[in-house]
Amino acid sequence: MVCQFLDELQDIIDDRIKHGNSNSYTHRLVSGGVDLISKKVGEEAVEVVVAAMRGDRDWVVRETADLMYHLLVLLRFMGIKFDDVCEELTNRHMARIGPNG
Ligand SMILES: N=c1c2ncn([C@@H]3O[C@H](COP(=O)(O)OP(=O)(O)OP(=O)(O)O)[C@@H](O)[C@H]3O)c2ncn1[C@@H]1O[C@H](COP(=O)(O)O)[C@@H](O)[C@H]1O
Repeated sequence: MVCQFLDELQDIIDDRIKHGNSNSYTHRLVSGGVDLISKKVGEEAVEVVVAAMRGDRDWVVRETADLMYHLLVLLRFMGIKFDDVCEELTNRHMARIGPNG
């Protein structure tokens, strides 16, 4: 189990993309399209790097949560599920270890 809440968060994001109002940060974010969402993903990734280079574990956790959320919004906006990413990682692993493990 990586994060049980991830599935639920994807569903909430889907709902906000379709039915959100101005109170929803997600809805405001997706109204800026792929350019704005991608810009935010880039910013949050840089913030993870800065926090890591300062050696601040708690800060890294908070910035990684920001990054994961924005990444999920980007994926769902493009019709991609986190399961698709998981499948890609699994395929890479299987290709590396070969059929006999
Ligand atoms: N997990 C998150 C989440 N993480 C980070 N953020 C927002 O991402 C933004 C982070 O951007 P910055 O750090 O640059 O701060 P900012 O200056 O306020 O951002 P900008 O206005 O410049 O974009 C903040 O506004 C955070 O509130 C999130 N917004 C929403 N969620 C979840 O998404 C779901 C739907 O939320 P709503 O769309 O708000 O209903 C709920 O489960 C929320 O908990």
